[in-house]
Amino acid sequence: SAPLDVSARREEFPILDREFDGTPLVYLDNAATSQTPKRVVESITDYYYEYNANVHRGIHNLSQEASIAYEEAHDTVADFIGAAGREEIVFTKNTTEAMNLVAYAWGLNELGPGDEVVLTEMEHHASLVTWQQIAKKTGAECRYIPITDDGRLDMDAARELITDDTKMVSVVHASNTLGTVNPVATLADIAHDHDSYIFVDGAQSAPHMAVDVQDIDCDFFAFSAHKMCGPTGIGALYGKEEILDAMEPYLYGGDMILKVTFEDTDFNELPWKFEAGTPSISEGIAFAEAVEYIEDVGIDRIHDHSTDLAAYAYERLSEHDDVEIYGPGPDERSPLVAFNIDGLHAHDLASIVNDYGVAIRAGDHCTQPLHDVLGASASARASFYLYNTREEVDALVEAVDEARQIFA
Ligand SMILES: Cc1ncc(COP(=O)(O)O)c(CN[C@@H](CS)C(=O)O)c1O
Repeated sequence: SAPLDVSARREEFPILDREFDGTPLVYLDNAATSQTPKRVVESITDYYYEYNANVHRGIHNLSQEASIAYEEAHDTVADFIGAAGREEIVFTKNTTEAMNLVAYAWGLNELGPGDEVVLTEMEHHASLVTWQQIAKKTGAECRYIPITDDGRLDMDAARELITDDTKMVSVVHASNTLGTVNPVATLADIAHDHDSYIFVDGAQSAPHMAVDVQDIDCDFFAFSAHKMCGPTGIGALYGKEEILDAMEPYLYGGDMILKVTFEDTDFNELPWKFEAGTPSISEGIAFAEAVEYIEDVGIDRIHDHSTDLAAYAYERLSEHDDVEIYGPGPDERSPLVAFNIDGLHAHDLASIVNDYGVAIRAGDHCTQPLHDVLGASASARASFYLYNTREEVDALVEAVDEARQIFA
């Protein structure tokens, strides 16, 4: 298929024309949040200009239009990741909330002393802190699959750590620090061999690669709209229907009910059982618009384009031997490069490259335990998406060279 037409795509993102005192923006912080194309922003304004109303079984026309759009947005998101249908897609605020929903609605009720939750050393705080705290509350234990020297999961250790005491395996699909893409289907097989559930954190995979939750056979999957051209404040929890059906609700209130008496309540059908109160209606509709945009551009085209940029950045940054890049080689990573430069703190590096218009992230990227394993208090990270170019990678490398001169 034809390669991605970057210049045409860039036209769809007005923010990419930003300049700071005449210096063009070079936005390379897409793993933190992506930019938003006009059609996604317009889907929000259209909603508020044309059919803003509260949802779920309204009588009047506006409410019916808003309800249909919001409910069908679940269908669009379900199709995007290969879920059976809307009953397997709960809209949440973000990936973090999706993880908390399962940890509270399932973990708090099902975990107890002697049970184990298996995580990995490369987990984001969204899963690591959540399961760590739920384990403390329930008396369960967390175990961590170690990483190898080149930032992959030690699968031999994984097979040792996942046992019949394991009740949940929670694993990041694509690491937001290492770029490692984990063998989640294999981990799902191992988890299921021990009657454990598996939760795949898809925050950095869904925006960048084709995902089919039925192929992976994960029990839960979560991702956020704002990392894939959608708005903030909306994400999705995928769960197998039979598992969500058996789970307690997470939040109580309106919309998540069918019948309420003073004595008790019958809860609504899926997924509404897990969506209490007035939802983020425009965000949900815009989430679906973002999915359709990604599908129009082509997820495989996006993958090839972004991973090529990451490989190019890896090669160019490696031209100097004072650079340490974390994670696997250039051709085996999701589209980001986290690195450090000898004698130059990541925060200093990021603030200097910012003077050249280059926006990267510096810090722990919400993976502090992983940075402890890496022996780094922080790292700089450049992350790429469909609208970035090789010239922007060159701008990054040149700005890094400037920083090197200043601190050399
Ligand atoms: C692997 C992974 N898992 C969960 C999250 C949380 O996504 P939320 O939409 O914030 O809930 C993120 C978001 N990581 C951002 C903010 S720390 C980054 O700069 O890397 C992630 O990368």
